[in-house]
Amino acid sequence: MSDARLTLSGVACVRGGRMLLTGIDLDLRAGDSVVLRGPNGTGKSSLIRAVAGLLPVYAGTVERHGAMALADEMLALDMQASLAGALAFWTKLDGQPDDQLHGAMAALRLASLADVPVRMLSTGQRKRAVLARVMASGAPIWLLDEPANGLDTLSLGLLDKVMARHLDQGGIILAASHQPLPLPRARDIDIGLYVPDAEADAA
Ligand SMILES: Nc1ncnc2c1ncn2[C@@H]1O[C@H](COP(=O)(O)OP(=O)(O)OP(=O)(O)O)[C@@H](O)[C@H]1O
Repeated sequence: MSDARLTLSGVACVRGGRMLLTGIDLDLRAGDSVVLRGPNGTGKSSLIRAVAGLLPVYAGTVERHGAMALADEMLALDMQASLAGALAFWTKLDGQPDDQLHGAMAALRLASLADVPVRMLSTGQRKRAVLARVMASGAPIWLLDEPANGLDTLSLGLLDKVMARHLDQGGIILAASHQPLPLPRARDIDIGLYVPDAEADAA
């Protein structure tokens, strides 16, 4: 993962015909992390989705070296399948060995829930399941939208550990969070600084 890199140059995001953000420059290398902060509706999730390639970038460029994995409010797991089955679907698609998934499930204390249908998982358990999907993907670049939402104290500690390990292994984390995230070397970015004037609607 040591050659992972994520570079945003002059990125602007438009949604619903409105310019949300302009002029975002970021350069993250192996071991780097950034936490996007700012009021509701400023465009943190939109920026993360744009970096993930799920929204078009209105201006500027996003360049990366290394695969990306996204954890946001979308569960992206088969609700009818068992937790282990639903996660295994993604691990196989990502071309990762079973051990990788077992390790992720253990790290996020999900092993005892392996046979439980995804639809029966609690909010916090689902959040941990999404994080396990990201962890098991083997992708060096993690895009985490509000990863701490719904997690209890124990689970926050697990999140802390898996993120720290990922960065120690040369991964990159771009997160958006209203809550403090336990990333000691993270750079906090106030996304409100990149919001153009209210009148500056996209053409
Ligand atoms: N599909 C859409 N079409 C048009 N506008 C949208 C769409 N989705 C979101 N928006 C708008 O884009 C703006 C930014 O939303 P976004 O979810 O990126 O904000 P956020 O900073 O992540 O907010 P929060 O802190 O509440 O999670 C909001 O004004 C929202 O209403």
